[in-house]
Amino acid sequence: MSNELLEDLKWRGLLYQQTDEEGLAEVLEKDKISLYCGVDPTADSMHIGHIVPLLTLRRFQMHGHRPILLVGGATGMIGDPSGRNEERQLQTAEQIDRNVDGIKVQMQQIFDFQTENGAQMVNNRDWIGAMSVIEFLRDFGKLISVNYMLAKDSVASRLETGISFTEFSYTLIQAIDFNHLYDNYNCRVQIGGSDQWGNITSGLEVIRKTHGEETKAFGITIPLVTKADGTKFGKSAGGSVWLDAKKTSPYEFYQFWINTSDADVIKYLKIFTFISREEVEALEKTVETEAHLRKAQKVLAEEMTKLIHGESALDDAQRITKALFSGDLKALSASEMKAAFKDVPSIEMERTAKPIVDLIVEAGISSSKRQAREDVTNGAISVNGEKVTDLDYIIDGKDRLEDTFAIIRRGKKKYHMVQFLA
Ligand SMILES: N[C@@H](Cc1ccc(O)cc1)C(=O)O
Repeated sequence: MSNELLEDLKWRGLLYQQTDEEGLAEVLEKDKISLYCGVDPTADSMHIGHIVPLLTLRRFQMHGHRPILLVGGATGMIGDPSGRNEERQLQTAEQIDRNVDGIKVQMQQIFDFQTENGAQMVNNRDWIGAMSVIEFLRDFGKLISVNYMLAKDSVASRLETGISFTEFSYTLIQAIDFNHLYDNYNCRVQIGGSDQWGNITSGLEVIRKTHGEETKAFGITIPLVTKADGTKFGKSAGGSVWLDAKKTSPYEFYQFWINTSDADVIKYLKIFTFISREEVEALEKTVETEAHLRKAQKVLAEEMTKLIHGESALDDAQRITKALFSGDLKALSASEMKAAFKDVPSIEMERTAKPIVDLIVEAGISSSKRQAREDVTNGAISVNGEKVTDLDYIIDGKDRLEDTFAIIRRGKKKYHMVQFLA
């Protein structure tokens, strides 16, 4: 049996492992179901790696199914060993509470909660936190053998280097979650990243043991997003690409996507956006015939920035991009300039009125005084977007930005930030 939604997921490259492909197709043809994905509060924000399974959940929602978003207030206290070769550092309960709050807000931005099949948010602290040790060991510990747990990748790969009993137990806790949601939310499917296969199948094992072999629950994992050049996906110069605008500004976020290579852009449009197959295929043609226009990258960056930060943040990001491209910085506010130039070389200086030539030598922008004079007279230097050709030009805080910082450009593209100390 084929199912439109599953076919679409397959075409998008979103299916990695599945427990019972046929069985799931059959269920989805007949019923509207509930399904879940969990995120542990390891930080106060999600990064773009987290959103792939979540966006997949949203694709289910768009087909009438109901997403359950689980925040791991309990599992975050334990630490998932999956995909890690070292024991995790425990976080304090207060930190985890803060992280839970941050992640909830971001989930609210991605999902629709109001409609008939609106998303539901749950925290496993609500049932795991209330469970006694005796209940845990008698009601669930008996269902799963240590041998079974030792065979999980997440455990087997750590037997040499060591794994605490705490992290060893993790898979059983996530299994209890699936069983709990199966019982109380009629949840039939769990989705996760490829490293979650072991935890998802533990859940199916517990559900089978408590409900009988005939129970219809399913697991799906999603492939790790890769880059054609072999480097790790989801990193920019400053590290992870976060959803939190305070950690990764909407401008940087937009830049991250717009810089996607031609070799990756179509794959990412399929994985990350909701644009239709026809549109993706049309964009694929543009990559083949007019790659220099970067139409596919623009659509990707627009869709993603709009989804995570909203329309007006997208407008701002595009305005900054345009201003930088044309070199006309006058359209930008001081805070936009700061965001736009966050990654350019920056130097701190005393705030004393100084001729331009001295300043650019001191800041290391021109290599010598002679070079600096040449640069200025040749029109190679601009301050906050204004070309400066006068050798006697004094930077003295008259310009609107110079009391805190100045953006100095040498040549076409080399930007520097000079931050004036108060
Ligand atoms: N273990 C998952 C998060 C998770 C937690 C609890 C669950 O029930 C499901 C998923 C992860 O680290 O990505």
